[in-house]
Amino acid sequence: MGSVGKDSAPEASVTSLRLLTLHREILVEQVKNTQCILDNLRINGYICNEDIEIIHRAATKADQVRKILELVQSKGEEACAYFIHILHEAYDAYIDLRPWFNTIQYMPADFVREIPVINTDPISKYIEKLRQELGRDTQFLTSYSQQEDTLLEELYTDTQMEMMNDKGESLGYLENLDEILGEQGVFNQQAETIFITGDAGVGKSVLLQKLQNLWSKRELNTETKFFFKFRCRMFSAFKDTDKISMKDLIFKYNCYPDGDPDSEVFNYILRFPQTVLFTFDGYDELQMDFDMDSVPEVVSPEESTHPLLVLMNLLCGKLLRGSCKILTARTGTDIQSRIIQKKVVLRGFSPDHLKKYMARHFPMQEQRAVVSVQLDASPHLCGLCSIPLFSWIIFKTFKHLQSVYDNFELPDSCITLTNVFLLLSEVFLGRKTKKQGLLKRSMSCTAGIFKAGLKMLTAFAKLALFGLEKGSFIYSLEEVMSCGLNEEDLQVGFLRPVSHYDACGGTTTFEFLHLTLQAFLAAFSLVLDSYITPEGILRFFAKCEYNKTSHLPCLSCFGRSSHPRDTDPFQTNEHFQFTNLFLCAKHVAQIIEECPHLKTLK
Ligand SMILES: Nc1ncnc2c1ncn2[C@@H]1O[C@H](COP(=O)(O)OP(=O)(O)OP(=O)(O)O)[C@@H](O)[C@H]1O
Repeated sequence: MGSVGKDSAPEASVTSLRLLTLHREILVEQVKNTQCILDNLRINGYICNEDIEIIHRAATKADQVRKILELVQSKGEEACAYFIHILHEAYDAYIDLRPWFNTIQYMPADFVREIPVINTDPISKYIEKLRQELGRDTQFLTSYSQQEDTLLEELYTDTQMEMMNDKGESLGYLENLDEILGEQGVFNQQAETIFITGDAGVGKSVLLQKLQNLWSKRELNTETKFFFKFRCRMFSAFKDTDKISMKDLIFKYNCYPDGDPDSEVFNYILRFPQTVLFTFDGYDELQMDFDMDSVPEVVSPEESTHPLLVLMNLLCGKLLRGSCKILTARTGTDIQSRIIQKKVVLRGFSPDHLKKYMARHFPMQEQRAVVSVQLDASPHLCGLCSIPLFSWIIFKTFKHLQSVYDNFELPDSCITLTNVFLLLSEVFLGRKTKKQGLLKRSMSCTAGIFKAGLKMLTAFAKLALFGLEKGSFIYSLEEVMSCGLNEEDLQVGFLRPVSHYDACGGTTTFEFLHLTLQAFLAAFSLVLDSYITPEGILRFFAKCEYNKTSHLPCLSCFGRSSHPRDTDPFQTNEHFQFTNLFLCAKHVAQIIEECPHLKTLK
């Protein structure tokens, strides 16, 4: 027989049957989902299909619950005990009964514990679906080439996460990822957005990916039940006339609840916003014309408005107040401080992190020692490697080039990003030319590879410049092809497919592996194309005000310090600045002579 309550509890000796009579009112009032109860009672033989039919004939939910209570009570103590157990185990479906369970100090009898409860309520099913989808989407790190996806788990390495207060003073370093969501470093209790910032390639997106992946495996220490991820730039892809409600935005760009005719999932989200976590990646990629102060208020979660307004109202806490938001952006991006609850600055790999990361790339001790010696010999290279993106490129190219040339060594002089991207291009082009057998053995040297791959490189460079000029970083297949590339070229590695949720329609679209690579190739195009005049090149410098200070991570390579600054020297068109800097690295002498305001570069 099931017993409910413990010795000291007021209900200690009360049977389950009696408990249902005593608390009938609260149960009728609080039990909203009858399907989960009926499913479990039927599966375990306490009721039959005919019983279910009768219950379904009741006009209202409350009447259905009354009928179920009568039915299980007529079946005896065991059925009543199991009924209560279902309410207890299907946690989210009967969340309103938690205080009741505390009141009765619920302790299931042993026999009841052994009967399984399948959670068929839409909320639990939706949470499970979210976890599965997020787990699947975040399993791999976008890689070097499309054939070579790497498991996130195999390559992810911690980076330095520094907390800052609102005045930009350091509050120390976070020790683990759970602490991002914790109380440490919170300087504005009214705000709800955790702001993560850092230089290009420092690992902001990968950090979010790791958080999402941990959550999908229930390994993130949080009460969060719903995790919705967005990339900010998808909000710029909507037309001015597009409208969407918060509800549709969440479900359409993550996943839909199945079998939820009464909108239980969304109602739950509205009732318990503190169980929702959003991540918005790349605020710097957002193109918008209005400022946050004048954002029209959208208070209704079902009201349709422009998607950008939904985003802004979420970030401000005007919509779904109480939910947690993590927003990432590159260093220097202007965000209103009143919406920031705490600020974490990513500082890249420490020397110890770099060692761990190296060990993941080079598991063989011998190989690792060779790379280590080369890194130790070149402080510039080491400095560059503190940015995960660049260390990834350097290690990958090193591995590849070492397999091609005997005793390949990384350049030991002051290595620049230009060197790094040239190495990467060499690897990508080498792969294609090798595949086509275009290179004779004697030609498989750097010059030979570039010569054989020039047509393809020129095409990618043209595409990069085309995108930069039109301010778009996502390409359709037609745009890719119009620059002289074919489908096979897509496999080389310069481009990667964009995830399906980027609001760009149904067909596959592409982006460059990284914005800095696109900027490099655009600079390459300007230099390669004999039809582009010096004036054409200078146009790029006019696109943005160059500020004397800069936050670029690679500036040590350009002879500048890389300490963070208060101001954003690049405003919103950082990609142009990257292109300019690549151009400067090659043409600084000529260009400075022709353009007086660039003398500040000296
Ligand atoms: N913690 C990490 N562990 C291992 N690799 C990492 C890590 N962080 C970043 N990387 C590598 O660096 C690359 C760039 O990282 P990511 O895209 O997260 O940078 P980001 O800061 O978001 O850059 P951006 O501001 O340009 O969007 C990743 O594709 C990955 O290869």
